[in-house]
Amino acid sequence: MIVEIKDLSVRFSTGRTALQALDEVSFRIEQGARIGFVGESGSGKSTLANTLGRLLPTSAVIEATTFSVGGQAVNQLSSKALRHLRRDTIAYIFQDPMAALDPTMAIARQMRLVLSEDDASLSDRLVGVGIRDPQRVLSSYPHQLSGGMAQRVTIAMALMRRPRLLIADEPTAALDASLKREVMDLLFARCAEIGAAVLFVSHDLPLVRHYCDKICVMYAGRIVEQRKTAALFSSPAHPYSRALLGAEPGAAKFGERLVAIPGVPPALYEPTNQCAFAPRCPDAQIACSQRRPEDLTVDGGCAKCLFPNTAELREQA
Ligand SMILES: Nc1ncnc2c1ncn2[C@@H]1O[C@H](COP(=O)(O)OP(=O)(O)OP(=O)(O)O)[C@@H](O)[C@H]1O
Repeated sequence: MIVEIKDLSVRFSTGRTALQALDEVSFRIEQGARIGFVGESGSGKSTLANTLGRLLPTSAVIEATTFSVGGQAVNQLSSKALRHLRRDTIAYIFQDPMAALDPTMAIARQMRLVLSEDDASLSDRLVGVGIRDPQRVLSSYPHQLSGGMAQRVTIAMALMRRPRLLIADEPTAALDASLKREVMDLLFARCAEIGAAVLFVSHDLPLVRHYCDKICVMYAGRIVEQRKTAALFSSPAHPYSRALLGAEPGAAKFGERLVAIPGVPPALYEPTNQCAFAPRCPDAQIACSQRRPEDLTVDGGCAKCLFPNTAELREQA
């Protein structure tokens, strides 16, 4: 097991108020597994991704019953141990490769800061991520590269130390549609080669569906459903997952209107004692605004809903 998280909450202090960005999140990632996190903007996906490496501002308060990455209790690590965790166990790829690269240094020098290697080895690494003219790229500065090329470089750099967990937060959001699949194929293939697990954050449901074995659907700082991918897409149990899948552009047939999810997500000032989705839920009943739903087991995972979709879940409720 590379990640084991139980009841993880993150609060940001913002002046006199606090914002509950994550609210008792629990999940696990097996070594080599591929897990996707989806949900509307503000649901907590990036906060979760950043919390795993404790890449949060000092205004963040983290609480958890279990918070383990690579067998280490992340919340109790000294600064030195945390640096080692970030260097040896976890690697990150973010949306904007230009922001991840140092504009003042040539690529070869930046790569050598990750691992000291000769030019031939660095070239091999760039060839491994589909770069055909590695010598030119090694001597280039980031502004001399295209976005797709720069993202290939950040992938090569992220994998240089053979991390056990790669966290990819919208890694292709800034790329042309034609490049997305290519870069994603590369990223997942390289991770499979070194046995790294991937935590993939994305708004792009078809991409997540294609690459991940398991998907966590987030809403208002909670994981409202976590299922094996095929199970989620064939029978989403939570009304929010159903709405999200229905709102996906690919879900509409030609000439049909897209289904938007009515309403807006709640302000996250404190944990709620009701279902946070209840005000927008087409199936909500009185109990939904009186009780906080906990996980119910369902084929291939679990969902937090008092009146879920499948017959199997209704029996437990
Ligand atoms: N440093 C911070 N200080 C205060 N609030 C924050 C901070 N970082 C995130 N938040 C808040 O936490 C909540 C979750 O944000 P987060 O960025 O994790 O969502 P997200 O699902 O990744 O959204 P998106 O898909 O738009 O990236 C939001 O309400 C956001 O405004």
